[in-house]
Amino acid sequence: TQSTRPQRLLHAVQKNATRGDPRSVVKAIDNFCRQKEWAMNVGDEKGCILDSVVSEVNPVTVLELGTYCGYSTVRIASLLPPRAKIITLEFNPDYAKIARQVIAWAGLEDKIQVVEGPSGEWIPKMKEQFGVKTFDLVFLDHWKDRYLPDTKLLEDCGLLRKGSILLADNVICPGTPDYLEYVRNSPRYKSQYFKSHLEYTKAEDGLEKSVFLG
Ligand SMILES: O=C(NCCCCc1cc2cnccc2s1)c1cc(-c2ccc(F)cc2)cc(O)c1O
Ligand SMILES: [Mg+2]
Repeated sequence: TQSTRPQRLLHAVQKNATRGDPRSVVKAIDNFCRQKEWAMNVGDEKGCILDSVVSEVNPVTVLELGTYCGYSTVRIASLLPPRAKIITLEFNPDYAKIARQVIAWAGLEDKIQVVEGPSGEWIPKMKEQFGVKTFDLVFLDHWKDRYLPDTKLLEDCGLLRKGSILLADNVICPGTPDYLEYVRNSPRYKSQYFKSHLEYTKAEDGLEKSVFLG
């Protein structure tokens, strides 16, 4: 039977990256997506912006919405301090299976918990299921029409604290207009746009970084 794109991406990692070396896993995926097949990873250009925000925040508890093949999960986890953890939600079980193998190849499974299911159901259960108090950093990269409702859900569930950072991918392409309007106009957020390009293309895209003011 035909392989899927995530399976081919995983094979490229296993062929070209060194076990236990997260940077070589990131490089192997970027090369695969540039030379062979486009895939919806945050990519190398936006990935550098992601790295700089993670390094600046130095988060202990991270939530990622949208794992896909684990590219940004590996990028983030490779920059976390020793006891820090990242919970990453993925809706598609086939993607989750691939992501776990990419994460294992990078040797980062101890820092990462891949959780399968819809964000709307899991966010209200974060405290009881995972003992989370609040998130220091949330990376939004899932259904673009869920960014706003899930941000409000995170607020209502008390999962954000004064200074929590929301970093959102794809605010231009595919675009998240209602989310942008909210974080840019709400008195509860201080927002900043990082202009970049859609992964592996020349199309405009960018990341929106928003600080929750409490
Ligand atoms: O759709 C995108 N990402 C979301 C898919 C994950 C679905 C999930 C829902 C869900 C619900 N609950 C929990 C976990 C999850 S994961 C996406 C799409 C493009 C793109 C595609 C074509 C194109 F021409 C131009 C851009 C680029 C990107 O960087 C993306 O991230
Ligand atoms: Mg994205």
